[in-house]
Amino acid sequence: MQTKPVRIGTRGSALALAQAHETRDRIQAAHGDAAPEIEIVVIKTTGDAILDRPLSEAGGKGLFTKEIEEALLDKRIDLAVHSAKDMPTVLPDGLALTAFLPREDVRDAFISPKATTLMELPEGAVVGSSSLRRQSLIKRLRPDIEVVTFRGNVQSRLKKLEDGVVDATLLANAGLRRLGMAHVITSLIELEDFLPAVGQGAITIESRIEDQETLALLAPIHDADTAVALGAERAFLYELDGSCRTPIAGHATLVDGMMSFKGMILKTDGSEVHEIVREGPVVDALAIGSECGRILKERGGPDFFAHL
Ligand SMILES: NCc1[nH]cc(CCC(=O)O)c1CC(=O)O
Repeated sequence: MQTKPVRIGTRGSALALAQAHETRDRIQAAHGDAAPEIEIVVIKTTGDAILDRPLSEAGGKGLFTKEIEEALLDKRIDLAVHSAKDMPTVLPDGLALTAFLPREDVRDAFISPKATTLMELPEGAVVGSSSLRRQSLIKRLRPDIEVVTFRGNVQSRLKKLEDGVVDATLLANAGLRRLGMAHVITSLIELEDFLPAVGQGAITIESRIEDQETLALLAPIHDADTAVALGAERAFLYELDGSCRTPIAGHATLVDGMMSFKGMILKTDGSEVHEIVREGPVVDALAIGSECGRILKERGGPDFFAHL
């Protein structure tokens, strides 16, 4: 039993808080009577302060993590809860992703008052999204659709849909579910049409590598399958030099000791797509992810993302 409270660092957004609360609840449930007292520490990040332009222009990954990682390194917090999707592939020295919670559904959700699915939207419809991956995948399926930059929380996006500013928007099913907002979803987009972002649907915990006490606290809430899948996806992203600024999709699934990996790189206008599918034993997960990344990098050529 620890005597001082464990401090969980998180951003202050509704989704970040929901994820921090889920982590706290899982730690408490796993440790029962031996569970420590847990404090939630809200940390404002550079990304939270930038509301007026697309994050892809403001510098991409790391914008939501820097201040939180500083707090970890300074020992102002013991662990940080993140959406795995938002985590850079390279972390500061001394820190690591030391636990993954069981992954939620990885699909993207389609939200629209005008149509039941993306394919049924009228010709020339306007879809709001600032994710370059979603933008590229939409253009690939529906070149006639206009994609406009669209940020902000779920409420403000729904308002824009209601006001007719856009005809539809796309959000991660996992995030909506965690917010208790699954009822706003019009339909879920099947994986064959729309590959998720690396890490989508997974919550990860970052902590100091040498902090054994925190590692022991996290061990019983860690999900090994999610960690393996995320390891492959992140190895893939690392090879491609991926960030929020690059339209890259990747998804690993595990069945009976085998892993299936599917990865994709796209041009934002949907005009060029390279896709790879590989299967292999789970023990080779990282090697498979890296290899897929190297192959797509080779296929795309050195200037593939030069248009960004
Ligand atoms: N980049 C923002 C972000 N980071 C994680 C999620 C959703 C939850 C998840 O994918 O795990 C979202 C919002 C969205 O894409 O709709």
